[in-house]
Amino acid sequence: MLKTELRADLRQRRAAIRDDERSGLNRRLIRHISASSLWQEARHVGLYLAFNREADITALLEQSDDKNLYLPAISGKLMQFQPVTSQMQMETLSYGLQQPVFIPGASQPDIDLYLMPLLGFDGNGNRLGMGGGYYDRYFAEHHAGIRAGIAYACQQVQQLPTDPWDVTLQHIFTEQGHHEF
Ligand SMILES: Nc1nc2c(c(=O)[nH]1)N(C=O)[C@@H](CNc1ccc(C(=O)N[C@@H](CCC(=O)O)C(=O)O)cc1)CN2
Ligand SMILES: Nc1ncnc2c1ncn2[C@@H]1O[C@H](COP(=O)(O)OP(=O)(O)OP(=O)(O)O)[C@@H](O)[C@H]1O
Repeated sequence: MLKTELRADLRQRRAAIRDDERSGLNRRLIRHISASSLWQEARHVGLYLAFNREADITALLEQSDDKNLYLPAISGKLMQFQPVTSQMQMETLSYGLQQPVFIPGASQPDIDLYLMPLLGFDGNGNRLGMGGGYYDRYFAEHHAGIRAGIAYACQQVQQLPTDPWDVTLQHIFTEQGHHEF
């Protein structure tokens, strides 16, 4: 199946989760993340603010006194990570995605763990995003740091089609647990 067809199918799967079920899945997912040595040992963590019914790990922002957290901001084809602080300026993009205001030329932190949103993943660590190519382009420039995908288990497919630029996941967290590829 082509990536565009798969995206439509995977969006539907994610949307089919009932709202009353969703909060329980998010809680289980967060428990698996915070119990992992990956999370406990990380000091600089890039995460995301869920939108469009993505797996929501925003509650981790409250469980990270010992860490520096970073959120992605996009502008044009670029993506950068910015530190989470009480003074950070936020903006909402047209489709409802919240992000820190993009700062051209901002120096980039050395992040040691990335918790990445996705639409789909497979058993080989391939990841399918929304199609913007933002994470793929970002990781083409930033090689350090562990890449972990965050998803509901229903977002797993047998085999994703891959392109040469696709960056693979080293770990995946779902409400069912944690897997290292
Ligand atoms: N929560 C979250 N933050 C994230 C990402 C993500 O996937 N999830 N990104 C990962 O890349 C970046 C934002 N990437 C984006 C990639 C594509 C579109 C996009 O195609 N938007 C459509 C509407 C999408 C929809 O409504 O489903 C549009 O502009 O028309 C938006 C953001 C950075 N922050
Ligand atoms: N390293 C790269 N250099 C140049 N262009 C790239 C690179 N990575 C991805 N792209 C471009 O981004 C577009 C989207 O890629 P793809 O469909 O794999 O996105 P995705 O992985 O679903 O999105 P995202 O990474 O934002 O979650 C591709 O058409 C490709 O041209």
